[in-house]
Amino acid sequence: MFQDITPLLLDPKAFKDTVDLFVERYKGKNISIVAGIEARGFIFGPPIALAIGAKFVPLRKPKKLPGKVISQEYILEYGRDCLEMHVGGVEHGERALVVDDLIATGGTLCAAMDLLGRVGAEIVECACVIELPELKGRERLNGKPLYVLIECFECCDSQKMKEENE
Ligand SMILES: O=P(O)(O)OC[C@H]1O[C@H](OP(=O)(O)OP(=O)(O)O)[C@H](O)[C@@H]1O
Ligand SMILES: Nc1ncnc2[nH]cnc12
Repeated sequence: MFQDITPLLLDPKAFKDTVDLFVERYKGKNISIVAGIEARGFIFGPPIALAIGAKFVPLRKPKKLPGKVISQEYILEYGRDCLEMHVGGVEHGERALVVDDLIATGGTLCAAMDLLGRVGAEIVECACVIELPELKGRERLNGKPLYVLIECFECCDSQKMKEENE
């Protein structure tokens, strides 16, 4: 039930087509920042950033980025996690796209948008390859637009997977 994007990466045409769909949507939209979420947002974010001529800003799990960072905690399906972003890479008023592989509950994308908002970036959209609509993550995005390529129904979230394996 885990929605694994690694088979997509083994098919160069499918991988390129995936990136190109995002590039077509975002080129010419005056986006200067693509923020990618560790870890799987680091796979799709950089090629999109390069193709649309934007900077790539990594949003990382705690204690991975050297230098001054701001942090944002968030709630996962169970437990908490945290994302960090370098201070200084984003200027007030810059237009940002947030990229990840998948939205489940939406907590991760919310934290990413909070970080960018705290330094004055304008969030244009969030972009993911896969959405798990049953987990209603889209509803947590405070009205910010979300663009996805695939809606995947009847998948388990990790809490359900854990329960089923017990
Ligand atoms: O919408 P949410 O409920 O917040 O879940 C979505 C997040 O979960 C996965 O990452 P994970 O936290 O498993 O980290 P990883 O990419 O480092 O494995 C996925 O890549 C998203 O970043
Ligand atoms: N079902 C799922 N598959 C892959 N990544 C996830 N992150 C949260 N739920 C997930």
